[in-house]
Order: sequence, then structure tokens, then C-alpha cells
Amino acid sequence: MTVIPPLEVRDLSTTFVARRRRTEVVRGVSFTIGRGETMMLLGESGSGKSVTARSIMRLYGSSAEIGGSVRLAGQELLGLGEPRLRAIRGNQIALVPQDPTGALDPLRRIGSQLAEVLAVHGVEGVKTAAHRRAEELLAMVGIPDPKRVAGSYPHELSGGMRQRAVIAIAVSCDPQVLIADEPTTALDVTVQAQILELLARLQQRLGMAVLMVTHDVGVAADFGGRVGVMYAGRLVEAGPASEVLSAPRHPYTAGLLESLPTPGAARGALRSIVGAPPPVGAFPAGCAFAPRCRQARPSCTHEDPPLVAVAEDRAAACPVVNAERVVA
Ligand SMILES: Nc1ncnc2c1ncn2[C@@H]1O[C@H](COP(=O)(O)OP(=O)(O)OP(=O)(O)O)[C@@H](O)[C@H]1O
Repeated sequence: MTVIPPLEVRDLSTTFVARRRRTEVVRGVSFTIGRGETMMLLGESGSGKSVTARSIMRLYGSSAEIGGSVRLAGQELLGLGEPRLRAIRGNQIALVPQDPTGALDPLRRIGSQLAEVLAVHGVEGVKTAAHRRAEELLAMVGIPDPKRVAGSYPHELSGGMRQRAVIAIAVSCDPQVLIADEPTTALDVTVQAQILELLARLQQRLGMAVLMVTHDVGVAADFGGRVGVMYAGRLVEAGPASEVLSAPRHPYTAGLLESLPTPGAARGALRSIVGAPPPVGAFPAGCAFAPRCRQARPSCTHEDPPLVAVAEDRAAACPVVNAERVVA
């Protein structure tokens, strides 16, 4: 029997269209997430991680052309109209954004916002039952006094508590896929670890497939699962986080890891990648990383390498590492 994965993304591309100007931001991204599994999208600012995540949910409306295929539990999302998508969002696929403040209505109590989401998706019909369920959900996301928090306005809560409330809303309809877009970036360091722990616990309990966007290698290492490294709108490397982050195959991933501060290293002695990523709309021909790559060959500047298997469960988009493997 074939198992249908909760999320299957094939050759995803996103092109923003504004005043006849077309800007391709995401290019040919493919990955699959199984039930209870995690995929981390890791990369520098502007590499296209958030746009990939939001394109999967079709959040750009007519401002972007989305190509390829996005299958949610086998159902293709890219051809669906907005009313069908609205029913699917928050129900089968939910988003935890970076900034919990922007995700909540400042003028309404947390409990009533949660109860409304439950009602919209038909989880509860009776108002009192919806409020009771809202309090249960707040308890499930580790809020110690759910009754008080349900009666509070967003500004009365700390950032961490607000993010817990947003997570409660996201998981309220038992989605098969949870997309978390830099869910801890806006929070204090001590709270960040608690929120990651909460997401891992909920994932285990509810069996959700999780797609997490992060620019933080530490977050990717802590959360585990699989990691997809993005550069200039493409996936350049993918594999289990423990392997990719300890033994990277793509020169960009290696450079990204080398640029991290290590305990005891003198400031200024850090190795980092020379130059800057290309701006969107001006991706160079061939491999977009070639102009910054220490291992680039002449062919790299005109041949754009596909993401191919380089070892068991590992893939990289670099002919140099592929050739090394053949030789080895
Ligand atoms: N609505 C939009 N219209 C046009 N361009 C956009 C839009 N949203 C994002 N972009 C551009 O797409 C590129 C990729 O953005 P994206 O937000 O995916 O980057 P990222 O890798 O998630 O980094 P960050 O952590 O900074 O958000 C950026 O250059 C950004 O300016």
C-alpha cells in the first residue's frame, strides 16, 4: 500500500509580478514531509525560505505566480480557488508566523479568538463548548493559567505567552501540516528553547508534518529532522540535519557553518563566505553560488546544477561534490 505523505512539494517556483515586472524568487524547490516528520528550511536572509513556505499556503494571491506542484495529503493545492483554499488553511495546514503580535487581533480576548477559529472550522458548534475547548488548547500549549489567559487581551501577555496562544490557534483544528516561519526569532533566548520544545512535543502528540523556516543553524540542529539549505531561491543541499550540519557536502552549507562563531575563537578570526548573495531579480547564470565559491570551476558559471543524490538520503546541487564522490 502506498502511503500518501502529508506534504509533497515538486519543482515549486514563485515569481512576483508587479507593474509588469517579473521577479523570480523561488526556483525549482522539491521536498516531501512524512507524517510526524520535520523539514527545516535553512539559509541566509533573502534566500527564499519564507516565500517558499507562504507559496505552499498560496498566501500571495494574484501578486505572485506559483508554478510546480504542492500536494497536501495527495490533494493538489495549486489549481484551487480561494474559497477552497480558505477552508483548507487553518484546517489541514496551519501557519505559526514569526511575530505573534501581528497574528492576533489586539482588540479581542485570546479565548474568543480561539473559539472563533474553532467555530469557523466547525470543530465546535455550541459557544460555551468552544470556549471550554479554547481553554483546553491553552493548557495543551503549556499556558499555566488558561482561564485567565483566555480572558486576557494580547497586550496583557508576554511575547512567549502570545506565541503559545498563536500555536494553540494553529493546532486547534488538528492540521496535518504545520508551517512555522521563524517561530522563535522575535522572542528572548530563554523563551526560544521553550517554544521549540513545545512545537516538538505537539508534533509528536498530533503526528503533524512540520515545515520550519529558520536562519539559525542552532535552531535547525536542536529541532532535528531533515534540513534543506536554501541559496538564491534554490535548495542546494538536503538531508538529515544531524548529517548535513556535521558533514556538509555543498560548499555553501560548509561556508555557512564555518561562518558561525565557535566557543573560544577570537573575534575577527571567523571564516565567512566572501561577498554577498545575489539580489533577487539578478541571479547570475549557472550556479548562483559560483561567484563566491572557493571550489568553483569554469563550468559552474554557466551550468546550473540540479539537486541530486550524493549519498544515502543526502542530496546536493554541486557537480564538484558529486565528482568527488565518484572518485572516492
Ligand atoms: N511580496 C513580495 N513581493 C516581492 N518580493 C518579495 C515579496 N516577499 C518577499 N520578496 C523578496 O523575496 C526574497 C526572498 O524573501 P524571503 O522572505 O523568502 O527570504 P528569507 O530567506 O525567508 O529571509 P528572511 O529571513 O529575511 O525573511 C527577498 O529578496 C524579498 O525581498
